[in-house]
Amino acid sequence: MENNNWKVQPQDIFKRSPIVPVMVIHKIEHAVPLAKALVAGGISVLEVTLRTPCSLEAISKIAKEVPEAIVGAGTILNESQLADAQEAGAQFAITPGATEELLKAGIAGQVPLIPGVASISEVMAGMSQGYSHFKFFPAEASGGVKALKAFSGPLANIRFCPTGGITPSNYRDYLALGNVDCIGGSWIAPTDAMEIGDWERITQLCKDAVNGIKA
Ligand SMILES: O=C(O)C(=O)C[C@H](O)[C@H](O)COP(=O)(O)O
Repeated sequence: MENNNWKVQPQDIFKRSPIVPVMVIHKIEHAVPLAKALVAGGISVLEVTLRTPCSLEAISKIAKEVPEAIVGAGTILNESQLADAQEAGAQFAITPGATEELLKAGIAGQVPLIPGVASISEVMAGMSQGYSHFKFFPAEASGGVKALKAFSGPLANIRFCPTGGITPSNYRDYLALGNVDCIGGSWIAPTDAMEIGDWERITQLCKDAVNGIKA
């Protein structure tokens, strides 16, 4: 089902990059080099968490200066953060969990909202508002691959982006599932590499992860 308010559809985002880096940007000067390093490594859907004071500015800068990427806002907890993210230029919004208020605001918003869910009931609450694409969070702690396999029976047309506890050693297991298009993870944008400006290491982490899917 398409949402006509949304400038892009969540399926376009889910299908565009199998790996979505979860970015925690502490210094605004890191935003653009980090985004460029990720894009150079073959990853073009980026989630900037709203966990740091410069996160909205980071989204604006990436949206303007790295047009090859689609940049979204993560850690959206309420309607006002959703509005701020849209204003900053976020092209999608992604949340760790969902409230009815947020689900309603997301449907009426201009960019796709990917609600966080950890149970079938939460998926059903989202479905009742028109959602079909969800973040499964925290993936490993909420049953991981086994839970998603179980979800695929009753929730036949629902797509997931598992995030939380995804690592280079388990991401392929998630991507092999029929109801998963992409996974999210922070390992691909490590803070220590950002701090010393080691953008090459970040590009290499992306390349390794992308090549690992094909292998
Ligand atoms: O901030 C948010 O919106 C979140 O939902 C949390 C992040 O997606 C996870 O913390 C990433 O998990 P790791 O890859 O295990 O570090």
